[in-house]
Amino acid sequence: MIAIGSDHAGYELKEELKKYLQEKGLKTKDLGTNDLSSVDYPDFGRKVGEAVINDKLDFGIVVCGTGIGISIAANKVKGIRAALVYDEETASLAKMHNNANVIALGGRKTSIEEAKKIVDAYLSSKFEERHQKRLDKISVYEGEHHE
Ligand SMILES: O=C[C@H](O)[C@H](O)[C@H](O)COP(=O)(O)O
Repeated sequence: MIAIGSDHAGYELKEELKKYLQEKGLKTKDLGTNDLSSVDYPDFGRKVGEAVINDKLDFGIVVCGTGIGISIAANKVKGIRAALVYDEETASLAKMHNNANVIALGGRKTSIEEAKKIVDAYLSSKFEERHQKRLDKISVYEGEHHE
């Protein structure tokens, strides 16, 4: 199950990605927003982050105008490693090196077609265990240990 959420600026891309994931047979949990009216990205970054941790979901996708604000917000949830990804390579590396459990996209910066490729790159990449000790340092710093 993939948690997905956005503010108004990411709403259209969020909807498109949700459809795309469902077409691939993947289950999504949509945490809003549900239309184009102006909302605050921290509320949705937090909701997605908390769903990933508390409901033990596979990962999350967050979208705001740039992807910056909502990634900052998601990263405040303990155990979240949210990565702002802007091409296929950064999406792959976010998984391979950082085991990112949330990826953030910019609805005003990344096209729908590019965003689909970015999500595919993340989905098809595998975490490389040699990086675990670095993630452990982040967990220790955060005050608790996550796998
Ligand atoms: O990092 C923040 C996001 O890009 C927001 O989506 C953006 O700041 C929203 O801007 P506005 O309220 O002007 O639509």
